[in-house]
Amino acid sequence: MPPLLEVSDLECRYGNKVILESVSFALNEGEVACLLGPSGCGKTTLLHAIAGFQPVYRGRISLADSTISTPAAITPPEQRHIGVVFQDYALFPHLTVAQNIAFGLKSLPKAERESRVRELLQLVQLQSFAQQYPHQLSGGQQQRVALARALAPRPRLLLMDEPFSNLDTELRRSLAAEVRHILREEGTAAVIVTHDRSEAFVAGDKLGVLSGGLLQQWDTPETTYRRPATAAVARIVGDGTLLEGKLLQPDLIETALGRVHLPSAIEAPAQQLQVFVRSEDIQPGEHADAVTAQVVARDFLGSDTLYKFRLPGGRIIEATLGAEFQFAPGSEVPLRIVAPVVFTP
Ligand SMILES: Nc1ncnc2c1ncn2[C@@H]1O[C@H](COP(=O)(O)OP(=O)(O)OP(=O)(O)O)[C@@H](O)[C@H]1O
Repeated sequence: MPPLLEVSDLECRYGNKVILESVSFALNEGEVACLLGPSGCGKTTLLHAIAGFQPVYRGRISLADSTISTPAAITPPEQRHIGVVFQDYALFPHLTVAQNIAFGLKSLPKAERESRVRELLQLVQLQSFAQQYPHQLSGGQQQRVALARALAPRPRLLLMDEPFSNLDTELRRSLAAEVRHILREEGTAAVIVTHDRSEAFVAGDKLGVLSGGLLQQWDTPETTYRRPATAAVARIVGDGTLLEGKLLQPDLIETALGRVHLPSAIEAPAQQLQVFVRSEDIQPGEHADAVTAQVVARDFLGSDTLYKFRLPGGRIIEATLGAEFQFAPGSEVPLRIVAPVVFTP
């Protein structure tokens, strides 16, 4: 089956400023993708290009086999059958929850319209709020109404721009999981912009990582976390430290945090490499590959403790250790890397 959404070699500019370059990816029917990246990297610009609000300078966007954007021709947003949910919900304050959801269903006969509204109220679990007004709802409830309103006309694709950013951390994560469930139930494909990696991990079948105007990786969240394509991706999807590495043998690297044995030899080996070490992939304990580091600070986080260690060369690194490890500031601890991510130049 051809992909639902296909973005090919897309370039977007504001004036002469290139915002996105060579962006290509495909989204299948029913898939949810999250776009993750630092502030200003072009996430909203990409979403607006898909929605039809943003012209494209080069490349092509296709939806269900029709080309909807090229530099020469652009299908207007209202003809794309794409739903959009904004950060600020943008509900109509003078309409009830049920009327908000029914807003895009004016062309349907009354009975069908009412049945679709009931179905959506149930899907977002707001049946008892049908006659309330938006100001009588919490932020999370308002966002669920906005989602129901956007899904009501059965769009081919739903775009959500930072949909959870006005909510507190706890609610954000649970709503991200709920939105994924709702989209699955409806079978609606979606692209969700976020700058919160845990939201992206929870909500997305696919994760697109943008940085420096480029789509650095388009993959499942798990693969992106385990095998980041670039050092920029590694930093965006997880906390850690980038260390210089020297290749001693095709499968052995020396770093300031000890030696690292690789599961397989590096092809076309270069002498100098970069090794990204996540804070949870540092293991204390005597070992031939370990170096002795000094505890400079510790912060109790609940189930884990975040330690700052000074390595023999003076570099400070962070390690997240479980409750079985208790080290006092000033003490010396042998440390080694257990799951490195290696980047060749
Ligand atoms: N109308 C505009 N005119 C000129 N430059 C713009 C315009 N809108 C956005 N930009 C620039 O384009 C770049 C990308 O902006 P965009 O809003 O797409 O980023 P973002 O990744 O969504 O950021 P954030 O996470 O902060 O919302 C930024 O450098 C921004 O300053």
